[in-house]
Amino acid sequence: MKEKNRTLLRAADELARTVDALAIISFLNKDNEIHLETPVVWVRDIQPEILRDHTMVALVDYCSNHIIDAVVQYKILTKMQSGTVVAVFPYALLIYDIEDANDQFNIEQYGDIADLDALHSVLSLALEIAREGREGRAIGTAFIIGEIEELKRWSHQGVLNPYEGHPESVRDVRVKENWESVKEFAQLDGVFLIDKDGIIGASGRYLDADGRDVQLQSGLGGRHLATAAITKVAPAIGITVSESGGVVRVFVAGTAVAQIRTDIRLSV
Ligand SMILES: Nc1ncnc2c1ncn2[C@@H]1O[C@H](COP(=O)(O)OP(=O)(O)OP(=O)(O)O)[C@@H](O)[C@H]1O
Repeated sequence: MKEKNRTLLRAADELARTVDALAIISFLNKDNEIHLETPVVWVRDIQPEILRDHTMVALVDYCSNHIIDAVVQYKILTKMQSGTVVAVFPYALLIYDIEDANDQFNIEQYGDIADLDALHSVLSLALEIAREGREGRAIGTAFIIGEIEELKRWSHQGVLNPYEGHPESVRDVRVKENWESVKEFAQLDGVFLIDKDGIIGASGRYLDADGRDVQLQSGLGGRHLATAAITKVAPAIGITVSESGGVVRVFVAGTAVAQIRTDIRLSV
């Protein structure tokens, strides 16, 4: 198995160099000893071996779905917007243009609502929270990004705001050192309000926007409804982490514009 995988990875490396790919996205077991010229992103936590007895059609279907899910995360984590990657599966090599994942989700579209760096940071942080949880248990939360005073009009403080009175430097979500405290406060009831530049205004905030005419996929509850609702009444982006299921969703203008699986994990 190891030798077969290495043959595939070497072939992927050659192909990647031919098409000038940004990276190889590998769905094979991580191999720390192989040295390739192209950077490799290892995707963990899926089980492609379950495909062994499937038909060619099922295999292609599986590979294309997984590459889209992986590329959506790859773009969030690397901030790459265009270029080619080569995906390696146990039975297939695939050349994929990362712009093709834009149909799924394209963060660049929302640069008028918030700073793109801030959006990238909040999404990366949301993915981490969804994957890691806290002290062994899953946590759910939401981040609402927009004009703070406007967002405050549609929400109220549920618990004391832990960010009150702190300097911007410790409230900046673009600074990774600040993520630890966000993860801590994500365990509180309520959501985070973040300004357009990525400065956290409040957490523990309860959303009051009326969700009655918001259409949501069935199974989603109060947190998702309230997040969708505030993005309908205010120019804002809502990013939810679901406690039940670990999915990260992005809401704009009252609808879910992206649904990101977090059982696929990338080590970039
Ligand atoms: N309007 C709201 N504003 C802020 N937080 C809310 C609001 N409604 C619910 N929540 C929070 O979401 C938590 C989960 O509620 P619920 O299960 O109804 O939501 P959900 O959308 O199904 O989310 P999850 O998938 O994370 O369970 C509640 O315990 C509460 O902390």
